[in-house]
Amino acid sequence: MISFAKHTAHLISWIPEGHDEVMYLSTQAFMEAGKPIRGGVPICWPWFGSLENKPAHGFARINSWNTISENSFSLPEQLIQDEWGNKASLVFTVTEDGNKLKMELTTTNLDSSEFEFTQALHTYFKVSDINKVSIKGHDKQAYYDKVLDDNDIQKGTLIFNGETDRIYTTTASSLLIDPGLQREILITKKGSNSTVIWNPGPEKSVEMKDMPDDGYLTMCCVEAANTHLDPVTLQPGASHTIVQEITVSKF
Ligand SMILES: O=P(O)(O)OC[C@H]1O[C@H](O)[C@H](O)[C@@H](O)[C@@H]1O
Repeated sequence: MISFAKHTAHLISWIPEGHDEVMYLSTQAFMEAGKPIRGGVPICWPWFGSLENKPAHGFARINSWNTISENSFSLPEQLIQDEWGNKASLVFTVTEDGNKLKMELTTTNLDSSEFEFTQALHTYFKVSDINKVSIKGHDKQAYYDKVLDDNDIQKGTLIFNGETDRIYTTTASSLLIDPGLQREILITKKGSNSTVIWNPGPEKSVEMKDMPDDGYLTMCCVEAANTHLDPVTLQPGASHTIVQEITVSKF
């Protein structure tokens, strides 16, 4: 079963039949218009990260969307033009199939000149204990470490040891292994050459008003993205779709 926050395309819960909740949603999340929701799948668009005097991660995650059908939404085109200055359409569609969830975000250039954008499906996964989970799939891949402001290469399996904020340059899948919840989550994607892996760690968790002090212990983000390292350029009339597919298995 999938649930969305009211008037938005923000998925806040996914409970596949026979499984437990897959998404993390902070017990202190702000569930009000104009504020981002700490959990589920915020849609970062048309920029990922911060821009001076603009909302962090873009305006798509803090505005109302139109409903196309039960699991499909569009961001009003007038809002896009007013907030961004470019003519574009943005459609988000979610499909559930047993233990699989597919999320697709399509941007179409309705303008007469090309534009560039960045984005992320900023998925928050619920985990048993951040100190016990691991992520496979990124061995030997290059990443930008935002915490250290440095570039590095992943060695083996990723384990969390304090604040983690990395952009892996990759099209590969990630496998989140959670011994406490006895499940594996396979995260595959298309149309994305950046995978962002984020956990705020204890200090940042205390600083965030919309997360309990120990909130970092039970969440981790694995985000299909196009960041500043792989922005998308769209010609007039062209479309781009970023897809993130999640498969949950018990062990
Ligand atoms: O607090 P937010 O604006 O929701 O951002 C939460 C996080 O999003 C991404 O994962 C970024 O890589 C992080 O640097 C950022 O802290």
